[in-house]
Amino acid sequence: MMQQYLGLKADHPDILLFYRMGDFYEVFFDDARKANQLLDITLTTRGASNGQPVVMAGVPVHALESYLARLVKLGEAVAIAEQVGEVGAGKGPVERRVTRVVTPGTVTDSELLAERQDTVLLAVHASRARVGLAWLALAEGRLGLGECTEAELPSWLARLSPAEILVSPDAAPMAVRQGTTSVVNRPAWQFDTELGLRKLCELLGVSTLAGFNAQELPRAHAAAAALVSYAEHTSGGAKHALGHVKSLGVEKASELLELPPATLRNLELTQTLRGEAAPTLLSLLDTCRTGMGSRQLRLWLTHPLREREQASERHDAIAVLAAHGPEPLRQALRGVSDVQRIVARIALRQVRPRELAGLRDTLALLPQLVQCLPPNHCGAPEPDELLPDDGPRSALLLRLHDALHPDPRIAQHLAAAVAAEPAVLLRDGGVIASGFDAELDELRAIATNCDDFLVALETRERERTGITNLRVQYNKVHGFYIEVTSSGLDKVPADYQRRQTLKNAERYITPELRAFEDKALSAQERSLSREKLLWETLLDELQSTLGVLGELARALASLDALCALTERAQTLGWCRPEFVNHPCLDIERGRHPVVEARLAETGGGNFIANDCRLDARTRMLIVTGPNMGGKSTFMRQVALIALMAAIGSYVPAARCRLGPIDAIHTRIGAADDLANAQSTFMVEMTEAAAIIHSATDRSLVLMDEIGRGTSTFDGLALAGAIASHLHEKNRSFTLFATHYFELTDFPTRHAGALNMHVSAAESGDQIVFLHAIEAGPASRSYGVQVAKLAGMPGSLVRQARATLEALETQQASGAAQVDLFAAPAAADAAAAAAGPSRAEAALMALDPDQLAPREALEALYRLKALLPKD
Ligand SMILES: Nc1ncnc2c1ncn2[C@@H]1O[C@H](COP(=O)(O)OP(=O)(O)OP(=O)(O)O)[C@@H](O)[C@H]1O
Repeated sequence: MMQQYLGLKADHPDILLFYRMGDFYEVFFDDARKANQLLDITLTTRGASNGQPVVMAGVPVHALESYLARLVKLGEAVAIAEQVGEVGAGKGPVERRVTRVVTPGTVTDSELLAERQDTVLLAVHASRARVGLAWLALAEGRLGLGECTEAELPSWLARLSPAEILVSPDAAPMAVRQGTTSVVNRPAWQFDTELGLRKLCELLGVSTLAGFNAQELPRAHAAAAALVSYAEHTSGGAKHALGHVKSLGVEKASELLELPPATLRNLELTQTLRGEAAPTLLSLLDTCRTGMGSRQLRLWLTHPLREREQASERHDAIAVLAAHGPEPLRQALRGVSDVQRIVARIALRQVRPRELAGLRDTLALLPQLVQCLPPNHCGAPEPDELLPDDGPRSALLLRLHDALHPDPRIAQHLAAAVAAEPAVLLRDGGVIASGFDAELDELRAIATNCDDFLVALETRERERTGITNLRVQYNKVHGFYIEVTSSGLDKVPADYQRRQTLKNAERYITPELRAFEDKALSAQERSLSREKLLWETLLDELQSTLGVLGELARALASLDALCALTERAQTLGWCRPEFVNHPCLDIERGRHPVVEARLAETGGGNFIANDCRLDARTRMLIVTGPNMGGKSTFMRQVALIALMAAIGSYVPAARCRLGPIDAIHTRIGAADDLANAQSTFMVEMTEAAAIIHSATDRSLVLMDEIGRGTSTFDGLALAGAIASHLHEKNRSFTLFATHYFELTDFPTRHAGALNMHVSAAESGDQIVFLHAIEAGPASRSYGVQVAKLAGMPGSLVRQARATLEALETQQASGAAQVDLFAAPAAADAAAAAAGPSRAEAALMALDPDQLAPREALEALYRLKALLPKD
């Protein structure tokens, strides 16, 4: 048995192998130690293998799914070896085979999947400074490709949020290795461009990927080769495993509104800073009725487009739904099953009977659901039909409406085939509806109506033979028989064959009874295998409907997400944003949706709405004011409003006009990255540097208290320089919150900047936060008052206040102001006038593609020598 185990283990060296032994799955050796740590199951030792005691641990068969769920959550993969041979069929242990491999990125069991979040498997292939990506949400049938630079990779990882990443050991980028997602090494040969292209074409049934705009992505094709092989491998090597993947999405970073990882984190879009799911923007938006809707909304939120056409279409749809009232539709959506995942599970042939019943019920519900669409959107108009002008129309809703009409034969077929309330498992029987298959009906009738048949036969035979005491009976040894006592023997017809002779009676069998016997004795068994056959046939037939059902699933998901956004807009009093083509960020009475909801929930008072106006002339606001005044809230709300508009949602404001935006950059708070040995200040500067390098005049930049992680002078000097750079070079829309009062001078010499402050009122030595944003600089910081509010001892507060007064007096009598902002410009100008340095000129003359490694090294020495010596 150990030999058999080790043979199986050799095929799955890197993952846990659960080995079925009776009522347990056992794990051995290192797997047992790992399972003991991860699952806290008891280690035992038994016997010996190669002279060493066998260390083992086990989980009961009935608890398998819950253990798997825990392991998958921890990023572990598990291979499950079942007994497939017959017990006692040959010498040695029963044959076992790995029948299932469960990995974090390829799970499709509904018990192991998060209902409201996709599980994504990603393959990454780096080659010559660029990275190809291919990803698959197996349970949703979503396949995507993309290429980026190594520097952009962290953003892609944050956006795609994979559960498992496949790499070739010699081409794995650092960003993947450093992350926390589980990484699986796959053989280098699997990352092959040609192979990938072929596999993708095969999968999608096309001869070229040009139709998907995916022909020219060689690195992504290489990643896709490994991705598809792995997905097939973990589904038991089944070719049809990806039958539900009917389309391919190509993602281009240049088409997306860029949300760097820091922004995803700081704006708390899908996770709070503490890593919780609520309260976040997504948790506020997501009032979807189905898991599909929630997953769709999450995708919209993490993949906003720069092009505003799609968002406008969603705004149109929300306007129409709002005018009509989304509630009837939302009510109907309650009855909708997770069609998307059911479709995937049909393709994988893992679908459960109740899931098909759910699909059947959903299809039956569609006509009613379509009736709940707003007027003008219930029936597809004929091309030449003139529609009555009874309200606005949404192109998006009309398209969704069209996808809500799958071929009615699918619904009819499922209604006829699947039992009204099928058993949980196929092996229990009672899954196929009665009336669907005559043979199955007969088998079931035999099994359940055995007695009726025998009584009927007895009556019939008595009449036919005239033997009044003839009896039809059954015993275990002889099976069914007709018993005739001695008195009736002379009337026994010729077709009765003697089976047994007793003292006073004879027992017979007839061809009819023999046939019945054959049927009855195996009826139960045969009815189960007939059901199995019918079920498999049904699944075969459904394979051709996966495309249509996939589209239906997408339409239902979008409809649900739109209804949720409509409901939110109505309940929370949001407005439709307006898109314009000139630089503009004009928000009237904007609110922070999540903080506002929290205040409402906790009875913490009203949220104070604030305006924000930025345009071609005013591109920067320097925001000052007391701690706790609401600076961070204000800045975040502006970013959230811009993002919400971009995903097609209404926004928490009285009015909102937005020009084009290509990115939202944020530098907020200070998170130590101790794991990567970076100090608070280092993180702060790295993030700020990334913004300085990438923000454009179409980007929105939030800078919250930059420079506070170092000494006052360093911090002030850096904050001034960064503000200058953003104002002069990046020319981004910038909200710059600071406690450095020196920076309130900035707008006097920078025409594109304005001072704003959050207001507070003082009464005695108390402070009241008014949270209103007003023009002009703040008068003071109130840090000491806030410390008092926070419960600092009175003596400490008094000491701090005295020191503060002394410092202020000292500063008032201090020396002339240093020019915080001019220096860099002067230095730059001088440098520009002098032309390139010798080292720069030599560097420009180099062509790296033409250099042999040795020449490159020599060039490097020459360049070093050209540098100024000091
Ligand atoms: N517009 C508002 N209306 C009502 N309450 C608000 C508003 N803005 C902020 N608040 C409340 O004030 C609290 C503090 O706000 P915030 O963190 O934005 O202050 P801050 O000025 O950035 O403080 P610090 O300088 O200490 O970081 C928030 O948690 C919220 O409860």
